[in-house]
Amino acid sequence: MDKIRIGIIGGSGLYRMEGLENIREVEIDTPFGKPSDAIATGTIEGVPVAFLARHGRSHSVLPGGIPYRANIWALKSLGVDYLVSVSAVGSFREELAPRHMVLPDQFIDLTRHRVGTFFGEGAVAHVGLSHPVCAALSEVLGAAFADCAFSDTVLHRGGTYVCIEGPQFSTYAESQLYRSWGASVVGMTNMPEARLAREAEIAYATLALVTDYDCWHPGHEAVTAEIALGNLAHNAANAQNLLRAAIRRLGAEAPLSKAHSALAAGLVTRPAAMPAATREKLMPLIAKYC
Ligand SMILES: CSC[C@H]1O[C@H](OP(=O)(O)O)[C@H](O)[C@@H]1O
Ligand SMILES: Nc1ncnc2[nH]cnc12
Repeated sequence: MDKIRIGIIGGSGLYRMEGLENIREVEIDTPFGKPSDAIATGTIEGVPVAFLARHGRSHSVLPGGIPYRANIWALKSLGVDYLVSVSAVGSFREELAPRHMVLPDQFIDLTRHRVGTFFGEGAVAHVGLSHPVCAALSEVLGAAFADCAFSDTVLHRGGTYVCIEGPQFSTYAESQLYRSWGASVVGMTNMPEARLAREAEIAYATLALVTDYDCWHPGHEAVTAEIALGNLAHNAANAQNLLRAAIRRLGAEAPLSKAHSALAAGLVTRPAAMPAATREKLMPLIAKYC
């Protein structure tokens, strides 16, 4: 199969990639289990793309139950080295209003029950995560937003995404706490996704779609799934247009990313010193260091 360099993970409300042509659905079994769903591969204006619905196409997988390692491993095995995550988020700031878009550049990981690494079992790596979002990829998303000239949404660049375990939304006290930290938005899925993408040397950026003001805002009722998905439905067409513009740009520009060499300074155990079974499991990630 041809190398597919661009991957899209669609979150809540974004279960397929519009405009995808020459579609082939691929079921990939990974050493870390099955991905959330079949991956739809195809082309957008001739550019190869892989699309995966994070919660499954029928939205049947909880944030804490997402097979994050299988998802990233499967995308990596197809050749993906740019990954755009589309995610519904609650907002902690008045100016980040429902139906706006945000390009977060930082994460605070408050998840508790998720495996956050591919390594272990005789293989050690410590990749840098100081800048978990690829600035070059995020820049492409920003430029794609400008290409689209939307009249009904606004893009905010930068901000910190707090990742909670869920599946419940936050308490009022938690929401106030995260606001006091200066965080911008909240969601339940971008960690450990971003960590694993970095270990897999995949450039990662999030297109966050604001759906609500969580539960801190005196003028808005506390978030419910119904409110979040209702607002997302209004922004889904814009998100699809933006993604197509970004894919067009990525196909032409393929920007350099530090993420693409994250293991060069991060891989501690030489592949030759790893147990054979571990080396085999990690092969799509470490092949170039073998
Ligand atoms: C349906 S609202 C809560 C749900 O939406 C977000 O998912 P995703 O990041 O995949 O768009 C949030 O993290 C929760 O999983
Ligand atoms: N307020 C919120 N908290 C967590 N995840 C969300 N996804 C959408 N809105 C959210």
